[in-house]
Amino acid sequence: MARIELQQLQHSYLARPKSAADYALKEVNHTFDDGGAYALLGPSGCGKTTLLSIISGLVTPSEGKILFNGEDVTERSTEQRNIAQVFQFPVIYDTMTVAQNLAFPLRNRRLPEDEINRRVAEILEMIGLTDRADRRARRLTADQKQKISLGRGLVRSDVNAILFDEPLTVIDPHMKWQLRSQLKQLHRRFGYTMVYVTHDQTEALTFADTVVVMYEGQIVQIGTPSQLFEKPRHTFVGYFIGSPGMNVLPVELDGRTARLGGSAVELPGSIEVGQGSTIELGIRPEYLRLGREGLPTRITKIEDIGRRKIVHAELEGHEVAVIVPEHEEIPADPRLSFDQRGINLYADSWRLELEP
Ligand SMILES: Nc1ncnc2c1ncn2[C@@H]1O[C@H](COP(=O)(O)OP(=O)(O)OP(=O)(O)O)[C@@H](O)[C@H]1O
Repeated sequence: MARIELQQLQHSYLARPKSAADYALKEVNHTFDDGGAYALLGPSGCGKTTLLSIISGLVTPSEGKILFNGEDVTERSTEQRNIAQVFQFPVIYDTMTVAQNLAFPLRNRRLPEDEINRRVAEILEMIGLTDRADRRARRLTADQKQKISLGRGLVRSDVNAILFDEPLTVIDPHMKWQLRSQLKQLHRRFGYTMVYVTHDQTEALTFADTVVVMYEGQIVQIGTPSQLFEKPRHTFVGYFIGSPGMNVLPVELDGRTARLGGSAVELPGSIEVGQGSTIELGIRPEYLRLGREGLPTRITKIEDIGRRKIVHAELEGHEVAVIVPEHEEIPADPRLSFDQRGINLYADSWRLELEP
């Protein structure tokens, strides 16, 4: 497996890009550690597939370099890079059996037959197709075919990295969960370098140790699931991760106080910010409390989602979401308080580090 370094990568699909908007990928510098499990997470069109294709060698970046274990591979083909890939839709040989499909990448490499049989049996078990090993792939469902694709991606142990591009899209929800956990186990057992593209936060947060969040061609944060939750570096990360996402309120700073209309929120610290920046306070619905103390508010909607409720309330003309445990009472004349541990401040969408 390999350490993968991205150095000052940029990519535009246009021959003569003129402005930043012409770039599908703005400057990216990042190292994927050898043996790490990473997710590239972001909305449609943010550049995830472009970045993955640059790693695999399907796309040559307009600018910058890509290194595997310190060696420049920017001009090398996918095959020369020795990468396994699993795409959104099945890529298999219809006329071969399930087992032959899995064995194919190993036979190509001329592995001993007993080792091939052992690896194929292991993967068949993992994808739950042992009893269909000798069936022609053509006769399987789309879901089963995609499992073969996944298996083919995992069957070789000598690759530099395994890249997944939304591989579970066609898999049914129950199996999705199962395959995701198996991928994670496999990662723990064999220490593959894995990069997994998805726009689904649950998929990213359960699969990866490190999540790379992308937005409009840029990496906006790289972190563990808990870092992304507690300290979103950009307001986009706050919105995109969490259900519902972080509340973001326009405020004015006054020392250790943030002013929102006539309401004041005490901050966990202070900071000097230059004139002209747009300042926002971010707080996740989990860190707001509805009770008898705090700022006057008005409830607009309550959604009951099992063990907790999502309460929508209005504060100084802005809508906020509050998570309330199922059995907690909401007073008739509720007030809203902010848990300081959950307060983040932003200038022009980027997080500020407060001085305690
Ligand atoms: N082959 C191409 N030619 C021209 N533009 C492209 C090409 N591939 C992608 N783009 C553009 O580059 C931008 C990033 O696309 P990319 O497919 O990398 O995003 P993504 O995050 O993977 O989105 P999705 O989840 O929808 O695949 C988009 O604006 C897209 O329209």
